[in-house]
Parts: sequence; structure tokens; C-alpha cells
Amino acid sequence: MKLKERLVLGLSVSAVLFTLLLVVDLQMDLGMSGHHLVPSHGRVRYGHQQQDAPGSAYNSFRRKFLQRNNNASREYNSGTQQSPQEHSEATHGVVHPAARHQYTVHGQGGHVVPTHEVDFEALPTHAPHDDFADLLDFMLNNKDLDRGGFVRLESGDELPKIHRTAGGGLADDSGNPTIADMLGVKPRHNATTLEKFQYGISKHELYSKDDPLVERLLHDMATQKILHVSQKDGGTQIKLVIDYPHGVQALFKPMRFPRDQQTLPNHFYFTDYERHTAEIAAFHLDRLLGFRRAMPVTGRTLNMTTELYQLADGELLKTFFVSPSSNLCFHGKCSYYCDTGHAICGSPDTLEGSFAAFLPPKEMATRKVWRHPWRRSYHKRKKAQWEMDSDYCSLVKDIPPYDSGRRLLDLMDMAVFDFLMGNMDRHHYETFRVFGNDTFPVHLDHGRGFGQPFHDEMSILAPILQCCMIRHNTLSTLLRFHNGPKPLSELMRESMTKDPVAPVLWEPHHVALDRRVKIILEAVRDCVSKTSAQEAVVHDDFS
Ligand SMILES: Nc1ncnc2c1ncn2[C@@H]1O[C@H](COP(=O)(O)OP(=O)(O)OP(=O)(O)O)[C@@H](O)[C@H]1O
Ligand SMILES: [Mn+2]
Repeated sequence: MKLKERLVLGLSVSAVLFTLLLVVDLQMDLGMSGHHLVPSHGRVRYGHQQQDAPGSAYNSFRRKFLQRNNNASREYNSGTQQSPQEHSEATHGVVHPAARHQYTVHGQGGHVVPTHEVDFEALPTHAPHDDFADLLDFMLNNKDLDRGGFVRLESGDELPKIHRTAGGGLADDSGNPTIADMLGVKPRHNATTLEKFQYGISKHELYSKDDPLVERLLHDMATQKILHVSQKDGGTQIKLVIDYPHGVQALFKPMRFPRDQQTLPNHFYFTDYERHTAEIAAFHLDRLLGFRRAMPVTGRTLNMTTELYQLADGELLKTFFVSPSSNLCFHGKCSYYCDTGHAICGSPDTLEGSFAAFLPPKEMATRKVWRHPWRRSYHKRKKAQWEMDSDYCSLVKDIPPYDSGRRLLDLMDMAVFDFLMGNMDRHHYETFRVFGNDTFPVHLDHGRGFGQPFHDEMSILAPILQCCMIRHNTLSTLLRFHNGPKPLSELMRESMTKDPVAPVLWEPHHVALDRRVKIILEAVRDCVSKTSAQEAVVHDDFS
């Protein structure tokens, strides 16, 4: 080979290698690498940025919202009590004016109780009901618009569902195979309800719309005899693995505080205590939203002596003690809040908790862990990249798995879900490896939701406002919640009445749900008016 040829060859090879390196690096960033796309203080600029980039809807909507609510509270607030949440009315969210009127501080750490009987529905609403007819029209007229690079599926809104055959087997005639299909197995006929449920997890949802297994699973977890308890490793707060007969397991999170305890004013989202009621309510909320991406969770009241203490093993057992007021307590071992000062105590030895159906074991289905592109900094002074870069979404959109398929829309759904419950603790998410990338993210870990019923955390909507994107089905579900026949609050109450620890949520959380549905609709309206219609509402077939 001549020198010139060698030189050209060498150059080409290094160009290819360099490109590969760049691609791998970018992909890793949204996977598990721990690197940032750009230094977190950096800003990303694009060649032909418009005056009003899509992401700017986030900043302008937040500003508009803050302003409106500040005015409202000024009008409403004259001569009334102030809620302890007012402090948090900083840059990210708003405190609902009703909060100031109806609650007064009680005890340490911002524990708030109502001063008098309150009609939570009687909020200061002077405006007539806005039915968002413009959004309805928009959705109807734009059903067949270009879906902005997403796969166009023509078969209507409903995802073909997997069904159970008469013999209890699973049939996949739909492009929505189950774990059993993927493994080429059929659950034994004497399989436990949990095993049947696990094998029935499909590519697009954990369970199908009216799956009778869900109610059976909830019932089993709430009533079956507990055989053994041990601590679950990992995570920051105490969780127990509960063993039932026939190898069935559940993940237990204990009650720490009464229902009306709010996130402590000086706690960050990452130092907030977990609430067992949030885990229960999140399962119901996820199901009502039509996602079916959260494992079934039930409440249950335990006898701590016979159902925990006598069944615990070594390490956990050592942490049990009797408190000065003769209540049975334990603290376990974990990286936060696992010491005598943060013990979990019964009264005197009954204890409530949430029981989540166990995910499939490794042998059945392993999961892939993904860093959430809109994760927070988990640092008391640092901001995340998306908080400083209004065009962050265009960066995410270009990178697999967000550049095609359902994943980006799934993140929009997750933002809806998290905003409704006020959950800021969404650092990672998991998918089942067996289904590849075009599968749903499992909605896991909601213990930090439902902490601030008087504060709407607008930053949770950042993905939706920065991408100006929401799944068509999700938007129509939200419109149904808003316009009736039944508001989300009522559907949640109904859905949770059968739970053994009902009422699950403190009433102000229900009020917050309805208020937040409307806020999301306003946010989408804002986006629609700002961007081209095609981009704002993406139509795919996953509900
Ligand atoms: N239902 C479940 N069945 C089996 N494993 C689960 C279940 N829910 C969660 N896990 C596993 O346990 C881990 C910790 O659970 P979870 O996130 O709820 O606890 P956490 O203490 O809040 O964790 P972290 O502090 O890391 O957020 C999860 O990452 C997940 O892998
Ligand atoms: Mn957590």
C-alpha cells in the first residue's frame, strides 16, 4: 500500500472509531454511566433555535402559574391564617390559597390539623367550569396528524389485549406477549395467584384491564398467614420482605405517621420520610390512569408481636424494643432513618403498612435499570441539567431509547402520574429485559408521593412542558377526569374504599388531585398554543 492510501485508511478508521465513541458515550449517559451529557453548568445551543423554543413553555407556564396563584392568594388571604407550606412557595411551585385558610400548625415539624370542619370542595372558584373544549376539538381534529417521528399505528386507541384462555392459560394474539410467552412456558395449574400474575405480565402492561387476578392478589396479601419477615437490602428506608405460604412474597413498608402528616417543611424530596399510604394510593392512581404499570399494593394492619417480632430473623430481631410509653418498636438497618430516634412503633403493638406484590424473581424476568433523564440533582444546592436548559428535550429526543417507540411518551405519562401525587423522587426506572426497549417502564417506589396536598410542584411537569408532548390516550383520560362524569377524587375514593386501611388518603390529597388534573390540562393548552399542533399531542396506541 502506498503511504497516501495508508494515511487515508488510517484517517477513516479513526473517524469511525471516534464516532462510535461519541455514540456510546451519549447512550451511556442515559443508561447507567453517571456522566452528564454536558457539564451541568453548561448550556446546549442549537444552530437554528427559534425565538420560542418548545422547552420555553416550561418557564413561561411556571411563571404564569405562580403569578396567578399569588394574586389569588392575596385576594383570598386577607385576615386568615397562613399555612406552614407558604415557605415552600419558592421558584418551583405554588401553594393553594385554601391551605392558608383552613389549617393551623400543631405540634413540631409542621404537623397540621384542621381547625374546624372544612368543606374542601368549597374552594374560592369564581370562574365557571372550563371544559377545555379547545383541547377536545384539537384532539379530534388532529387524530391523524404526523406523530413527530413516532411509529404510526393505525388500529385505533386501544392496545390489543392479551387474554386468558378458558383453561387459564395465556394467549398472545396481539403483539403483546407475556413473560410466559417469551419463556415458552405455561404456569402450573396449581401455581399461586402471584405466580400467575407474574407470568401474565406483558410487554405493554403489568396486568390487563379487568384482570381478576389483581383483586385476588390484593385479597391474598391482605389476609394470608405471614410465615416469615426479613429486611430487604438496598434503598434508603426500611422495607421488609414478607413471606406467605407457597413461596409468595410481598414488599412491606410500615406506617410512620398519621395520614395528615405532611412532608416536613425543611426536608428535601430526598430526605422525606416514606408513606405507606402513598404506595397504596399510587397503585390505584396508576390503574385509574389506565397505565397499569404499578404492582398491586394493599394496606394491612399487623399484630407486631405475632406477625413481625415472632417471625423476624437475626439482624432485624435485634432492633426490636419497647418504647417508654410501652409501644413495641423496631428500626432495622438502612442508610437513613434506621436508628432508635427514627424507630417504627406500634400502638401498642398494632401496625399498619403497605404490601406490594413482589416483582418476578430473577429466574423469571430480570430488569434493566435506567436513569431518568429528568432526574433531580439529589443535592441540596445543585441543579440538574434540565433545570437550566430549556431546550433539554431536544437533546433527550435524539438519544435511544427516547428517539423512537413508546419510551418518551411513557416518561410523559410518568410525569402526569408523579405530578398528580407530588412525587419528586423519580431518579431511576426499570423495564423488563425480556421485552427489549419497546416496553413500559415499571412504576416503582411511590413512598414519597402524597406529601404536600397544598403545594403543586410544577417542576414535575418539566418533561411535558419542555417536550410539549403528551400521549393522546392520557390526555383524553385527564379530560374525562376533569369533565366527568366522575372527578378523579371520587374515582380514587371509590377505588380505595375496599382497602383494609381505608380511608387511605387524607381528604386534602383528593382535592389536590382534581386541582392538579386541571393544571396539567392548562399546561397542555399552553403548549398547544405555542407549538405546532403535530408535536403537542402524540398519538400512539398505548393507553
Ligand atoms: N414490589 C416489589 N417487589 C420486588 N422488589 C421490589 C418491589 N418494589 C421495589 N423493589 C426493589 O427494591 C428496590 C427498592 O425499592 P424502593 O425503591 O421502593 O425502596 P426505597 O427505599 O424507596 O429505595 P430508594 O431509597 O433507593 O429510592 C427497587 O429498586 C426495586 O428493585
Ligand atoms: Mn425511594
